[in-house]
Amino acid sequence: MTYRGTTKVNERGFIEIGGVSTETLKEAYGTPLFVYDVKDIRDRANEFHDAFKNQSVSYQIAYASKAFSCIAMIELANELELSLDVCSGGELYTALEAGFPVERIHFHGNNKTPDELEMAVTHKIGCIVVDNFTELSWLMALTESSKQQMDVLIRITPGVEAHTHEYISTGQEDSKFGFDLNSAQADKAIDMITSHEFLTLQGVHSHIGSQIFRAEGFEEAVKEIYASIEGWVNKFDYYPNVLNVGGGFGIRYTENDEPLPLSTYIDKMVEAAKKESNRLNKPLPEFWIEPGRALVGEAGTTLYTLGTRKEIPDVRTYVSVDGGMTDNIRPALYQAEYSATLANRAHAEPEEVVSIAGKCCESGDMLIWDINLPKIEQGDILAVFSTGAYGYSMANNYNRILRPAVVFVEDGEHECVIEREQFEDLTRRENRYSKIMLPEKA
Ligand SMILES: Cc1ncc(COP(=O)(O)O)c(C=O)c1O
Ligand SMILES: N[C@@H](CCCC[NH3+])C(=O)O
Repeated sequence: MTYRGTTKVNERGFIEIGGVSTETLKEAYGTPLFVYDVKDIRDRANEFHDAFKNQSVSYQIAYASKAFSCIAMIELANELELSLDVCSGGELYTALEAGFPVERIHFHGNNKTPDELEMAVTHKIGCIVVDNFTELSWLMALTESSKQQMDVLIRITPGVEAHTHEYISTGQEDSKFGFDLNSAQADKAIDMITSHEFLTLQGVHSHIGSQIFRAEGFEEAVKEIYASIEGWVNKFDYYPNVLNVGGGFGIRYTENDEPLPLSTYIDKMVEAAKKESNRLNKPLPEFWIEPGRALVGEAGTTLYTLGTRKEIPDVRTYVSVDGGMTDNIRPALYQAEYSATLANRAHAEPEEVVSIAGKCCESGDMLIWDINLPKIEQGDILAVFSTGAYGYSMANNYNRILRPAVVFVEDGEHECVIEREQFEDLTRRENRYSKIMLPEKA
């Protein structure tokens, strides 16, 4: 197996990440445990920066914090000179708590509530990516009553089908996100915003989907957006300052995934945009992207302890871990596939094919089907790779299972950035119901 980033096998046969052995991590924090290789996140951010610098364009890389948000991660994003995409009051709150510079925060979402919009306006964040007419009318009223200026982008659906799971594909016409191009909704929105006293239309946004391995979809989206821009130039004399093409850059979950170098996506998109701008005899707008998975996905590894075993002769052997769809719902939701290794005997030869089950009361709670592993013993540590995006952030308490701890590792050191949930956390916000009348004890 080829390991990612700083992950390697140490002299005792244990997987180590960031110079810290998984043996140490299990002892210090228990399992399940999310481990982030911080250097890998730094390297990925720098790869994006370098790609843009090579193209000599003005740009912003907004980390899509939905992929994994917590104070430490947001602080790291700030240190790495990223901007930040938030898409709920909770993500915005976390960014504010982390002290992220408000002017680099961009607010997304197909149903931002009036309260969330007010929060964004009050904190004077960088921009709001307006998604629909309802939101636009709320935002207009809000900025009028507070007499506050707000920069906006409009999100459009370019009608491009990304080749990915349909649940994570968003650029197609039939989508809940953004203004439709074909029915001239985007034109109407532009007209409304550009003629509004307190809103400034900085540009246009599109996001075609997630876990995309081909640059063509992005190039196609750029062309579609420019076809619309041409119309806006002619109709309203409007040309955007900002072109935001969203995120969605694919990563390696298993050996079957072959992601493109990040620079390939950037080069292709920027070149397509340069060509289109030249065609219209206009300057290239500032180029924005919003990667989530590509920044943090492969940096994350989940450590589990292997527990029970069920052998069904001539059918399958199930081995269960102490987590499952509560810390990684992606296999159940998108049939996502992962690779894994026995972290405490990483050099041992594969000997048996087993399927890794979670501990929830759901047959669909499977993490990996039919994986070849060394002979498993109870108590072995299983390391599941590339769990850094949409793992912890989609974690839940089904079956009242506790959310794992999250640890950052770097240069041989480890720090807990999210504590493991405790049983008390489960009932902390609960009240007894006052109308309960317990039967008298005999
Ligand atoms: C608007 C928007 N931007 C950025 C992202 C980040 O996507 P990814 O994590 O695939 O880069 C998403 C999620 O798909 C999104 O909906
Ligand atoms: N949560 C999804 C991606 C959706 C991204 C947000 N639009 C995943 O795990 O792949």
